[in-house]
Amino acid sequence: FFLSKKQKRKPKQKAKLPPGSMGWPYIGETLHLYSQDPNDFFAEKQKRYGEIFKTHVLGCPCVMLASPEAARFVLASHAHLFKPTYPKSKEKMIGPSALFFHQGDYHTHLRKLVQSSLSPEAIRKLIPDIESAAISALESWASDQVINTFHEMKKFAFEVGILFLFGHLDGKYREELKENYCIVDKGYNSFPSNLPGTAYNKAIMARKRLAHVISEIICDRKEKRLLDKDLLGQLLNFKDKRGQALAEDQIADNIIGVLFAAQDTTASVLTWIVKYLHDDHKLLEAVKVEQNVIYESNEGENRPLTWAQTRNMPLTHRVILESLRMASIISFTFREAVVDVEYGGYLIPKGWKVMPLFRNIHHNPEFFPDPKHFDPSRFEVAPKPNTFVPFGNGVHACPGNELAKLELLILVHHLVTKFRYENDSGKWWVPKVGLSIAHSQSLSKDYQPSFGNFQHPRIVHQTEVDSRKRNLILDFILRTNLVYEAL
Ligand code: HEM
Repeated sequence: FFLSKKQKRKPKQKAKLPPGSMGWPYIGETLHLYSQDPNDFFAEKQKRYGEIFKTHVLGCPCVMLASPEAARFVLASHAHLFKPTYPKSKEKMIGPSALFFHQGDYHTHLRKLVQSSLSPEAIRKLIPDIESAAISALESWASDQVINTFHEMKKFAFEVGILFLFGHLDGKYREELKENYCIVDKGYNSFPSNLPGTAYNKAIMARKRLAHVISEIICDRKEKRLLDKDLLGQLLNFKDKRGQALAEDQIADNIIGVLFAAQDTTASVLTWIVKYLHDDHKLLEAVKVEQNVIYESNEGENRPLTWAQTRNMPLTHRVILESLRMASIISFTFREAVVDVEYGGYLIPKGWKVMPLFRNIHHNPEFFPDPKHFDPSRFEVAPKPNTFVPFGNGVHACPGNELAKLELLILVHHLVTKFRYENDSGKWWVPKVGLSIAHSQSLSKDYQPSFGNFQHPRIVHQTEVDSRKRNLILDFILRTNLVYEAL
């Protein structure tokens, strides 16, 4: 009797760790990951170990999850067991009060504010201004010089970001924000050294100046008693249950954080769209037909695009969805287990990083047949639940997804109605990434009297070679310094 009672009390056996390799002591598999195409790294792992496997990268033990159910478990249904995790140096650069570093009440409050400034009612009012930003971006490319698509798209996405954050902003503030934000952007992924003159140090100084500019904008707004509905207005009007308003640094951190979340992502997808349209002539022609009907009904640019028109661009919309799937520019995200968690019979130990692999899900032939083929028609039927997650899932899912899609639709509308692609076999040098581009193309603007005689604007395209590198940068956006910090 005694023995059997004891047996009954025996604690449940602890689940085992997922399969996988932890690589070398300390550096783990970081070099392995960095020395090859990250897609191959993840695909190879998934093939070898299945949809849940462990590894050790960037100084941390990790569990990687490649199934839609597992990603949903971490990001949505059991999100309270996993917290967002970022390197300290990145938190310092963006601002520690930015919403995406947080969990719980503070995050919920801020997220509501961000979401309400991104509601359909709010973003539809931005259409005319987004349109002017798109037109002036395109006009600025219409000179006979080589430009870098990604850099140009970043400028456009920055302008839209400013609109959504501040509404119509005084030119002086806009320039100050642009100048300092560029320095922050440049130093963002650099070694976090505070030695004067280093890119990181310059970025930290520029970050301080950004906070100062935002503080001046706030002062100005308070003086003029403006109650705008843009994000700054929402942040200024907020009061918690105890009637407490947000502090100025909390406001600045969130403004900079949202701008950061909005710019590279949107610009990267736009760059990919330019490439995918170039690669499929028939598709490009069909998109042109769809957009030309709208362009003509608006008598060119005489009448602005309407919200209803942007809701009725089915093919262009599918091109956007397929580009988001194919490029999967946010290939994965990071969380950290706050307690020991059991999932699918495996243990995810407390403190381990957890990475839902969006790209693997988007490139799984079970959900997206022939996944390497760019085929917008696959979106004529809605994807299975949780299999299409370019904007994430659950409590931290992207609140800017509708604004992002609106920007993409508007830019593509003006791009295909006013420019044509021309093949160009030349090789171009892109200084930023220091890679020679094996394949490029130019866009040539159709004759438009109002644009003068700029006939052959060229767009140097980020193609397979450097976009691979750029994807890496995006993948490790906010994370790269984990290595430095850990070592
Ligand atoms: C095509 C463009 C975009 C893509 C692919 C994208 C993707 C994502 C993804 C995957 C997340 C979730 C990250 C995670 O769970 O760790 C996210 C979060 C976020 N995104 Fe986006 N995003 C885009 C554009 C935008 C824009 C235009 C804005 C703002 C106007 C924005 C603001 C945010 C914010 C504030 C968060 C954090 C939300 C939170 O933590 O609650 N994003 N985005």
